[in-house]
Amino acid sequence: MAEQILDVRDISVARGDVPIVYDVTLGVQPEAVTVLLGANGAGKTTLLDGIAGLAKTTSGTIGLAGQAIAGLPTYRRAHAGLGYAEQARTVFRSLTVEQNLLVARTGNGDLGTAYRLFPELERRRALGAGHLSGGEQQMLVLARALLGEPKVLLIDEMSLGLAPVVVRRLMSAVRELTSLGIAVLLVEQFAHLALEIGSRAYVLRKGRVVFEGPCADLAGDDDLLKQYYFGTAEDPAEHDDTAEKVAAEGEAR
Ligand SMILES: Nc1ncnc2c1ncn2[C@@H]1O[C@H](COP(=O)(O)OP(=O)(O)OP(=O)(O)O)[C@@H](O)[C@H]1O
Repeated sequence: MAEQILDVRDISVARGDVPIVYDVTLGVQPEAVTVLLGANGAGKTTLLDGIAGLAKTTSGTIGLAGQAIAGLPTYRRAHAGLGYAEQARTVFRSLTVEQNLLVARTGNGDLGTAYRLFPELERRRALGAGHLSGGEQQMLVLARALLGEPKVLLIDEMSLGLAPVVVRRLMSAVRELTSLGIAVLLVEQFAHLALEIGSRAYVLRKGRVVFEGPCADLAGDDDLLKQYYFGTAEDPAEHDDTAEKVAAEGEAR
């Protein structure tokens, strides 16, 4: 496998004293999108929180561009180059779009780059961010993350509540992030769209990696995906709407 810019080895993550993620090994390659999939409750957010230092890792190592970061507080992981667009992350609604970007800028972060990626935001630069649509707010979240100049960006379910056409737009922006030199670890319920832009995929079930391989191996195969999400025989007690979402998304394509 190619060199990895984010090298997660055997990490276990707990919420309080409750173990949620077990012995996960995962690699993110430079300038590529790595996709992390799994049913609701599989532990995806917990894993990202563990990598970012927002949840307690009880074992394992995390390397970011060769630097060991597992023992560092969250802000130092950010300084080392780890960006995190958290699930349901919001913008400063009372500030304008441009003020939101200025507040997020570190070092040499260039607003021009953010506006080239999202011309929608440039057109609304003087507008209060609270007046943006849901999709535009998510663009602003990504643009703010970009201005933190991350080497690796963790993105957690940016499509929550958005229409598929908007999600497609966001996905193409995520792909462009990689051409700016940013590696992405993408958690996404719209699995097909994520697999279209990703190179490598991982599927998490009950806190463990049950699939690792090229996105192409999962793309277009709903049955295989469901099998990895739920196991060969789905346990009705664990049922959630993810399978329907995968199927509905397939039909909508
Ligand atoms: N703060 C917490 N304290 C205790 N348990 C938690 C906490 N947060 C999440 N959990 C539990 O951890 C498990 C994994 O949740 P997590 O949010 O990481 O999953 P996920 O794969 O991101 O799911 P979703 O797609 O619903 O966000 C779930 O069973 C959840 O109930």
